[in-house]
Amino acid sequence: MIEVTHLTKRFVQQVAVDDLSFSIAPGEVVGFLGPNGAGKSTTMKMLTGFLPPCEGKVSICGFDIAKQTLRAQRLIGYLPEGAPCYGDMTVVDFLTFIAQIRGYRGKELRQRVARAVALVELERVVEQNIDTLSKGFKRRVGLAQAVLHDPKVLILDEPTDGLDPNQKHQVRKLIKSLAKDRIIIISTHILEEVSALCTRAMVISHGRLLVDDTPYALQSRSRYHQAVTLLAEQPLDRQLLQEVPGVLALEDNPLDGSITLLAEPGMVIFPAVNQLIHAQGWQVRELEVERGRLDEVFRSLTRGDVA
Ligand SMILES: Nc1ncnc2c1ncn2[C@@H]1O[C@H](COP(=O)(O)OP(=O)(O)OP(=O)(O)O)[C@@H](O)[C@H]1O
Repeated sequence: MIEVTHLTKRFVQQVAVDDLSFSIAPGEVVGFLGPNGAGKSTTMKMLTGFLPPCEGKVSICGFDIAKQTLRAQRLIGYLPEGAPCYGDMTVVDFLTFIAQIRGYRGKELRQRVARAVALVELERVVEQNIDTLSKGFKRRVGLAQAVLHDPKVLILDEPTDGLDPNQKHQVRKLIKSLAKDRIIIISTHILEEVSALCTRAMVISHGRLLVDDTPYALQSRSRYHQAVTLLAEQPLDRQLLQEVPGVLALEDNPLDGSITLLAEPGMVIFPAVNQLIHAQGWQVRELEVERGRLDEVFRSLTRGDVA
């Protein structure tokens, strides 16, 4: 369990984290969302004991990060933002060094390094200096050191930043596979990552917690929740579409010529739209119902409008 109470960090010029309180249970994958400068990294640094808070308390599985720092940190794997330090070390030397710091020796050390290398697919660069790696590989070295000791809590600051689509997919798969019985916190700017990975989303802005809910609940705040998009072979009778019970408005999508029907809040319009299509004999090539658009919800939340 992670328990955070009244966590606050003030820098000279501003309050970066402003009275955050929350708790996270094992099995939860929490996505920290927020615009640049919202306070995500500062929060993560305080959760991991790398930055002391001005006020508030963090407890990691019962250990106070300020007073029982080492015991708490043993339970945490942390991927900070940016690239790992020690750029003049090879990947294998760096991971061996981290494993030694974590207290492993001999066969177990070698096994742990080999397992971490395999988990994030670093085999072909193990003998290369970290400085000479691409951004994506540097990120993966950071991930490897975070999972090396099989921690109960994983705190990952933008884990897929700089990765190509294949690597992103692979890292998401890895995070999912690690989720059972662990606590995972990731910060990300990639909203699809939140719906693909997270069981819970926390939106932070100006250091304050704006929303703490499931990704699905966040999506359902979107004006596109339950919207139906259809792409037809022929022009459709817009009047008939507009008259379907529960349809709020029609939106044209000029890029592909499709039409999106927005639903009134709380209404499900898909069955009625489908019925109309059949009754009219329209040739519809694509028909899609949406859960909602996280990017739109994110924008309206963090711009100060209430979604
Ligand atoms: N060491 C520091 N000294 C002074 N101000 C800082 C320091 N670290 C962070 N800040 C400020 O605190 C605020 C929060 O920064 P933080 O890095 O936590 O945001 P973030 O949500 O992680 O942003 P991003 O998405 O860009 O990574 C920012 O305005 C930043 O400039």
